[in-house]
Amino acid sequence: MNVPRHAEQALPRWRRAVLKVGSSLLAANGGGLSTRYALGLAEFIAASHRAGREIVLVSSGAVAAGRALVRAQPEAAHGLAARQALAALGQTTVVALWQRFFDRPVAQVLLTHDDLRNRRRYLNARATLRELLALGALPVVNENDTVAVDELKLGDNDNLAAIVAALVDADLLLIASDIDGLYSANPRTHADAAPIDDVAAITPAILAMAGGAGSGVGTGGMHTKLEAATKAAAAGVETVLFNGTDADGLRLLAADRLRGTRFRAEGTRLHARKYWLRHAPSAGGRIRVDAGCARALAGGGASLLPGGIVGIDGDFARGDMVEIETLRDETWTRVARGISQYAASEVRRIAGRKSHEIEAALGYSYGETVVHRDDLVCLAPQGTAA
Ligand SMILES: Nc1ncnc2c1ncn2[C@@H]1O[C@H](COP(=O)(O)OP(=O)(O)O)[C@@H](O)[C@H]1O
Ligand SMILES: N[C@@H](CCC(=O)OP(=O)(O)O)C(=O)O
Repeated sequence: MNVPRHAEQALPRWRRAVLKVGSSLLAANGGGLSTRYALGLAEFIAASHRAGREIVLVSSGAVAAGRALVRAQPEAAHGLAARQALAALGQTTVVALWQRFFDRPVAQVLLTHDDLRNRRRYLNARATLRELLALGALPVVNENDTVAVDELKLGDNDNLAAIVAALVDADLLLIASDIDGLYSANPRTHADAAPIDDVAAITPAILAMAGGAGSGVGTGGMHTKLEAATKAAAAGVETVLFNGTDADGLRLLAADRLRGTRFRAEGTRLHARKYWLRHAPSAGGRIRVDAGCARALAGGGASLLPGGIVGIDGDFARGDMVEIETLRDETWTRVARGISQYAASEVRRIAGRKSHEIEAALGYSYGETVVHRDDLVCLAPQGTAA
């Protein structure tokens, strides 16, 4: 492959990133997992940690590792159940591979699409990942291939990484592959392919550039990377695509320089989240708050605590969108909306209490806030979005 290289450019500023590492890097020789490229990536992660940054690693490689473990039984490698068994066999190798590079603990997080569509499990996954980062651990995420059938599947780890980036509110999605970045066509089959350094928007013309996987072990090729970048952009997260086999490129990356492709976001993360919060369908439940609480919410930056709640109306589950109302001129008036950490029956039991009393009242706690400020949007007095 003899095509021009991407130009060097500044990496967008970031503090928390999701780094996706594909099978093409971890099982580059087509066999089991190797440290050959993982080492350079681990050095980049360690340098990021030293700089006070946080990384969630989305690592593929379970199927390739499992296949190497049962090499003597090639017939075991075909069909969906066989693939799932290979992933289960190989997943311990994936986590062990990463753990050997770090003093800090490595945590295994396996997710399916279903987990992220279900509001309760979405909140649980988010809380767990945030907690792992707060503990200084390195979360290593992969698709839960054991239970992933078509309707549950995210399909590939590029898309999973984009969803995780939105889930953990990352500043940046870093996709490491076995190629420098996006080209105008697959450079393995088109000698005249030109490097694309900066993508302002993923248009049909950009999508048409993508071909399939280059290696026998990679699954998505460029197509799923563009899908992932599209998802991340809609959530206000920029994506960069770079070559994980290029040791110099990885050192550059640690110095905030990129030789690869940068995909711009559609707006800021805050804007994307607030837009979603304003427009996401509500379950029809209402939480009623006193005037002091309503003022605190309107001031911005406050979470809804149980102490300010005076009542609820309707039913909702943990993770549902709820309307937040206060009494104005003897009418319950909507002042905000957001995602409730507690179900209606639970809010009823903790309303008016102090946050530290939640555990005693319920016997468990999902945290001190009923609606966290990150999940809350205030509305203008007349009910139009502020
Ligand atoms: N337009 C393109 N630009 C760059 N790479 C492309 C393009 N179209 C297809 N590819 C292929 O995508 C491959 C990377 O995807 P894949 O093999 O699935 O890797 P991973 O395991 O990292 O997800 C590259 O090796 C390349 O052959
Ligand atoms: N969950 C699978 C990975 C699927 C996948 O997306 O692979 P890749 O395209 O190499 O990132 C595994 O660990 O083998």
